Amino acid sequence: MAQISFEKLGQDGKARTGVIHTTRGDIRTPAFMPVGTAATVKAMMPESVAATGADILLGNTYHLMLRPTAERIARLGGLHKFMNWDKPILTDSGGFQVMSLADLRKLTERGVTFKSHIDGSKHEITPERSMEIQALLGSDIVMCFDECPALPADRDRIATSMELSMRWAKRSKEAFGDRPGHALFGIQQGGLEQDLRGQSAEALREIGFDGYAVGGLAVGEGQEAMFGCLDYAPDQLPEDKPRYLMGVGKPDDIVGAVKRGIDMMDCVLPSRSGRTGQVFTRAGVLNIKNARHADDPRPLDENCACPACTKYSRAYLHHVFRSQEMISGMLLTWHNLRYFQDIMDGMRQAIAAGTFAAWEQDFHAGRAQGDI
Ligand SMILES: CNc1nc2cc3nc(NC)[nH]c3cc2c(=O)[nH]1
Ligand SMILES: [Zn+2]
Repeated sequence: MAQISFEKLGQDGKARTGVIHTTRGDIRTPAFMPVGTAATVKAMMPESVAATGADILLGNTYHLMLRPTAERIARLGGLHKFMNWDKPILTDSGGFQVMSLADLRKLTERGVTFKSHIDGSKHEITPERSMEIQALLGSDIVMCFDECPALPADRDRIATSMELSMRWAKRSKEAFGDRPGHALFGIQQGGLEQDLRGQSAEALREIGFDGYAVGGLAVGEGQEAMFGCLDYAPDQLPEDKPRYLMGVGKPDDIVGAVKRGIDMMDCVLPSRSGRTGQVFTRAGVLNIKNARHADDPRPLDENCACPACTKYSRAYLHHVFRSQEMISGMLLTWHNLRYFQDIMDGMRQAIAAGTFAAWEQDFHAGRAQGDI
């Protein structure tokens, strides 16, 4: 039985739209996944996350294994029950965050050992342990344990890392076993090297996964290099399975990725930046901290239906941000997440109607450069 099924509803150029059917519900694609790092999308109630239009959210293995531990979440009924989110959850496999957050990391063929950034305790993640943690959490979509090399890196380093990740992908698949109703996604590596990316795609196809992620990007290469890689990498992956670009991105990154055949994305940007006062709107980006908003009675974005835009003025949002009131993070996060979901909804409709090019032109036309 297929763990998940991907139903394509339309295509316009390379851009696709469809539905991923899972046992916990449908995911409309292209999909944006809010990041729920420590079993919460920061400053949001789960009901509010659902109200923004999100069909799925992402949980972080690294954070949850350290605190409160995957075993405790399993004892309490799993991550969905624990965080009161009954729709699909995708969990990452931990490797990327170990390399960016933990101390004293040691990487070997077996896996990664490290010291917790919270209390200095020693831990190890291997492909097998990562699969065990994600099974304890009970996520619907599980990610292979991989290694994401920091860019820039020379070709040899990229090749060696990619080959290790492919061996870990095989071990992940073997450890994942056969879990009806749960999907396992492979992660393509290979940096910005088209031939290495092709080798990685072939290795993953050989092992066989329910979906395929484009990994190793959004690590400082810049949008032009990322798009250059996305001009070929998604096409190297099976076209009948979901393609997930990890860690992306700004609104224009997201649009450019969907245009090149990506179906799913995740990024902390809308939630993290909301807490710093950065607001994404149809007209571009603004920072509510700026004094020029102090007397402005207008909404953040007059075309947005979120609570921040329908019930509050920029002046109010400026005030509560400056006063460091909790409602500031709540309203700005809600708005940013809603705006990101509205972009996805707009693209899904445009791809289905065959008007993606016009939609993309309109998307870019409305955006001023710099603060608005
Ligand atoms: C869990 N494995 C895994 N996560 C990732 C998360 C990322 N997040 C970004 N930018 C924010 N790039 C990423 C790449 C990977 C990647 O190559 N592998
Ligand atoms: Zn809004």
